[in-house]
Amino acid sequence: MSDTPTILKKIIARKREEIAERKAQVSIQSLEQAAATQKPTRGFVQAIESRIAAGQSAVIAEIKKASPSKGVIRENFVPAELARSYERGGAACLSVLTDVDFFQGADEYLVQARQAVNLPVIRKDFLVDEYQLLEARAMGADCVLLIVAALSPERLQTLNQFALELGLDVLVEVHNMQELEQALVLPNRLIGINNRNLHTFEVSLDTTYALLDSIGDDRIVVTESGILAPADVEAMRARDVNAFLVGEAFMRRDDPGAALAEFFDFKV
Ligand SMILES: O=C(O)c1ccccc1NCC(=O)[C@H](O)[C@H](O)COP(=O)(O)O
Repeated sequence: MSDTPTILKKIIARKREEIAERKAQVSIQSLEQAAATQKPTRGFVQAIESRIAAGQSAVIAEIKKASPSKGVIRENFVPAELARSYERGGAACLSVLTDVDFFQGADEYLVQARQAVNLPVIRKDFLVDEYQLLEARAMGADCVLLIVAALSPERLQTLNQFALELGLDVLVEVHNMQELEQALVLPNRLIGINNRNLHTFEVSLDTTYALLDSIGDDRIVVTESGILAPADVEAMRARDVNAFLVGEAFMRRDDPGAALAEFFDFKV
């Protein structure tokens, strides 16, 4: 990362403080015990693969109260109800933001959402330490996000390996060609392309279009952020992008699951 202060750097700096605070409260040993007592994960990658194999879009529907770019997105925020709505609407998986300071998320939201449905769930957070991966497994997450822009190549490899050893799936997220090259060193099936520049907040679907041709058929591309209308879905599908991570556009609707079904033309 360059020296210019950006939102991503601010988030990561705060995240490191938060990790130190959490380590002082809950020991690694007790997290390991909690992780060991969790049931096997629900199969995040598998849920996406089976939708795509059936010729459908695979939608990762996000539970997101607020964001640094938009402030509060949804006032009426009950994670279990939102999860059930998304399941009814045809989501393949859920994404739950657990970051407290910038997204008004909570670990408890992930637990509540997952308990309410049968869908696999990703812990959406800024993960830079093994401790957070143990937390993710201990709270019941099925998948974690690793953001290439937030990690050195060595740390990316180490954290990816550790997550896989814990039984978690990993969505590895990129924004540009340099990051994509690092991501493709990993054996992971899912490559997330985030259309939101995490340094400037600018959103452009061209980010996905620009990287697509450099990704082989052995991977599944998940286009993330800025899917705002059914036309965006159509444009992606026309380029053979079949996996989507969508938050704000659904969260702003009274019934997020109905919005999902409408965007993807799912019969519910
Ligand atoms: O959403 C933000 O403002 C944001 C700012 C800085 C870093 C990350 C941010 N969002 C995380 C995400 O990647 C999105 O929540 C996710 O892709 C869904 O995006 P959207 O459909 O645009 O809500």
